[in-house]
Amino acid sequence: MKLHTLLKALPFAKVREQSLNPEISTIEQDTRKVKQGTLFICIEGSNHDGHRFAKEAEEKGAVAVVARKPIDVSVPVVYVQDTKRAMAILAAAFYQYPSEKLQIIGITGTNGKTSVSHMIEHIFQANGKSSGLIGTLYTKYHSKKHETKNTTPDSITLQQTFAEMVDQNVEVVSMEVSSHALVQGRVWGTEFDVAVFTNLTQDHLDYHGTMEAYRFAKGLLFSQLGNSYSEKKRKFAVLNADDEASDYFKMMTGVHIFTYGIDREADIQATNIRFFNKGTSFTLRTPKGKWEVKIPLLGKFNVYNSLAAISAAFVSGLSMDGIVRSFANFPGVPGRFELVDAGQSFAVVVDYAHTPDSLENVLKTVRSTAKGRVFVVVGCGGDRDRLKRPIMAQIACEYATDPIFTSDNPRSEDPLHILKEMEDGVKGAHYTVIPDRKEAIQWAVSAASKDDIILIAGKGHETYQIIGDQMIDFDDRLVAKEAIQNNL
Ligand SMILES: CC(=O)N[C@H]1[C@@H](OP(=O)(O)OP(=O)(O)OC[C@H]2O[C@@H](n3ccc(=O)[nH]c3=O)[C@H](O)[C@@H]2O)O[C@H](CO)[C@@H](O)[C@@H]1O[C@H](C)C(=O)N[C@@H](C)C(=O)N[C@H](CCC(=O)O)C(=O)O
Ligand SMILES: Nc1ncnc2c1ncn2[C@@H]1O[C@H](COP(=O)(O)OP(=O)(O)OP(=O)(O)O)[C@@H](O)[C@H]1O
Ligand SMILES: N[C@H](CCC[C@H](N)C(=O)O)C(=O)O
Ligand SMILES: [Mg+2]
Repeated sequence: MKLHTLLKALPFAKVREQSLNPEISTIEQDTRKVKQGTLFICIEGSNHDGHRFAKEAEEKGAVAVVARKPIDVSVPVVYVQDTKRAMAILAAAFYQYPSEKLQIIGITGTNGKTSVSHMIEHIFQANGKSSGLIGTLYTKYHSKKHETKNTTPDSITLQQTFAEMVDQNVEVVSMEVSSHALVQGRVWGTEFDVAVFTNLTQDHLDYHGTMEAYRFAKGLLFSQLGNSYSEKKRKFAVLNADDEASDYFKMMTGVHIFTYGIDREADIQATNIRFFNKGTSFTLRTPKGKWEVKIPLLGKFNVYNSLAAISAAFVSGLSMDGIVRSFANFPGVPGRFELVDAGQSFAVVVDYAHTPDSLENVLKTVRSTAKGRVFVVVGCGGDRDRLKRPIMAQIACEYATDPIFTSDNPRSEDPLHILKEMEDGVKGAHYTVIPDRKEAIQWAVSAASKDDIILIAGKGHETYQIIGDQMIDFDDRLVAKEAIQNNL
């Protein structure tokens, strides 16, 4: 596409070197990805000012640059007031507005986004629709997985991914939308059809500052749903009736509202919930009648997740019979309540709980099934919300008989300092501190016996540990398996 054709999307931009009209082969915001023919966009981020990389981009083959302030390059420069907004607009235009050609379901909330997005993808697939997934674990379509850097990709990567999905005849996209992405405009230019809210509890206060600002960030997904009731563009906000933040999100959008819940009256409601060893059953009350639902997952929180997924599929037009039937063979999600079985006499569960609320939920579930002791191996990530550390430690001590505090991803922080901040929340309680995560897991495995349960929390599917600026191989599931085998 020629630069001037692309720039029709930015009617008020000022272009230096108007006479040049290079062919644009790709758009990038990161010099590490620039190649011949790139339009490079300078972004002022939290670590770097992208304007400082403009020269390097030119040397690597950029044929034009989008900037907010003067830069010293000889290729055409497109001056705009807000390069991040320009990036989203240009990305959507360059890839020919792919989100308009897809049915897009966005999921936001503190916990459950990855779980719900997998359920939605599974339901559509099982009901004969070609569905794709974008989230923490990967981008996936046609059973092929592609690595992702962020839960929600930057606007260029996102629009490019949508375009690939359109090319590959994907019909429905189930995607996680993080609060960071909403604040940073990564989903500007994405036309969502359905926005789903799971829940709002404490996390990411390092980034958002207050719970109000965090809630506002999540609310942007609902305010960005558009303002049309036309049948072709009918939009839905799927809200959790049992979470009071839903009342706030209702005020942020004019679209149709569909609610789900357990405790409060809602459009669809789970009643008569029964928990078994390997799954959960409930009666689903809907506007179209009642259904018996069986999910191969444990915990009340997974009833909420399944209600969110059922609602999204239902408002998108799938039949309730088809939706309910598809849950029977839902395969679960890597690192979410994943059992490690190496022939041991006790249960080992690896789970991605890394917030106070998720840890409490998963520990309650573990405790309700445990006949013996409950071990929890848990740490808190470095360079992330510090306020959640003492609370997570308190929860570990409240619900587990044997809490073991260890390291998660310390990143640039001193692991012992993070542990100290956890311990500040549990003065006088009974717990063990083993800073090395592998040793902590080995210790729990050697101390557990028949009927006990070990919960290894916080890292779930992660296959690495970030210590300083090093990324070392580390997979809780493999470390646990090896420890069990060495102990048999
Ligand atoms: C704090 C934060 O959110 N940072 C995100 C942000 O980066 P940034 O704008 O601050 O980037 P920066 O490093 O200051 O660089 C500024 C500009 O210079 C460019 N640059 C930089 C270096 C270089 O050599 N060349 C170059 O061109 C960069 O590409 C960028 O355009 O924008 C980037 C592109 O979208 C993101 O990848 C990056 O996520 C970082 C890696 C991150 O860790 N983010 C986490 C906190 C996050 O976003 N998490 C949520 C999930 C949270 C949850 O729900 O649990 C997520 O969606 O992943
Ligand atoms: N609805 C829920 N309410 C509370 N906790 C939940 C819920 N669903 C899942 N969890 C817990 O939270 C953990 C993370 O779940 P999941 O990965 O689905 O959330 P997420 O919102 O995608 O997280 P992230 O923001 O890190 O991507 C799970 O391992 C489980 O312990
Ligand atoms: N998306 C979350 C993941 C946290 C996972 C946990 N293992 C940690 O490193 O804190 C974040 O980046 O805050
Ligand atoms: Mg996720």
